[in-house]
Amino acid sequence: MTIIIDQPDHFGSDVEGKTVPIDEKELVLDGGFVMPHTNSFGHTFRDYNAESERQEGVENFYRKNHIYQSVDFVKKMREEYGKLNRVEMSMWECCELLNEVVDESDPDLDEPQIEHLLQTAEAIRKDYPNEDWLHLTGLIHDLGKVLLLPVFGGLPQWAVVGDTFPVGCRFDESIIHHKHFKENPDYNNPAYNTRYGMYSEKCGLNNVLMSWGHDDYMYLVAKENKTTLPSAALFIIRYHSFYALHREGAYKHLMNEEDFENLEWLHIFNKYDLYSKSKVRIDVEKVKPYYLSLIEKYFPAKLKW
Ligand SMILES: O[C@H]1[C@H](O)[C@@H](O)[C@H](O)[C@@H](O)[C@H]1O
Ligand SMILES: [Fe+2]
Ligand SMILES: [Fe+2]
Repeated sequence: MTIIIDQPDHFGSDVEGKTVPIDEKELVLDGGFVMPHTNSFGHTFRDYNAESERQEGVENFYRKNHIYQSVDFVKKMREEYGKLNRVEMSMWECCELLNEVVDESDPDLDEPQIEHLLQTAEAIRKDYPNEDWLHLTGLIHDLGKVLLLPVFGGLPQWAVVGDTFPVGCRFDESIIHHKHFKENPDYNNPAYNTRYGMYSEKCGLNNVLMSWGHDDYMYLVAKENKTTLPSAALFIIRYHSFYALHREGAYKHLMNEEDFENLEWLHIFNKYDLYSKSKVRIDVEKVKPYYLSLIEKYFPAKLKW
């Protein structure tokens, strides 16, 4: 059953709960979502070189991420976490768990993660009121960050968050802080450091090993728990951090036809994932019934994690 509640409007509330109009001079997308020019720190989005309180931490994060994400590491993690034998809980319980999580890779956001999930989902709902599957995709796309919590093995940040990229073939120059790959064991391995590496032309992203993190984990959770979400939703969840592909256009030689179709939805999704990050708070209790109804439509009541 889908409960219909008021559509979100052009007003938000600030951190103290006051209602504030969203600046109409900002860029307005399709159905009214306002795309701001700068993040809450006053910089353009995804500026990894801007001097800010987050810059140094973010670069340290990527140094480790690029050194340790290798073919062997990814295979080990996929096998281990593919068992889904750690926790049983509902999708909403997981959203609440995410409140404990801080993401050290993100130059644009220092709000609790649940705010980001709801901001993304609500911004999509405003412009695509009929695509309920896309609203739910917004809500759950980052839930894999629970891997940082002790019950999930308390993985380090470099193994959970940040942009993702294929392992087993050359690391593309467009990946942020690319220079740190030089210390990755795969960097000098001739089996893994060519354009195709261990892959072949148009083999399909499904056959490509991605660096391990919240995207691939959440994809496994959704798929193994037999979600009825469409394949575009699974694609978005799995590749939303793959900026080298969806922003820079790298690695297209590995994509098949279905990947190209799904990529169009990922481009749409990305605008909301990135530009909805702000200090404008969503009233969780007000929107919760709507999202619970979507969860009920697309997922079993309890999932294996
Ligand atoms: O810092 C961010 C954040 O961790 C996001 O959740 C992820 O999807 C992005 O790609 C990453 O760069
Ligand atoms: Fe993410
Ligand atoms: Fe996100």
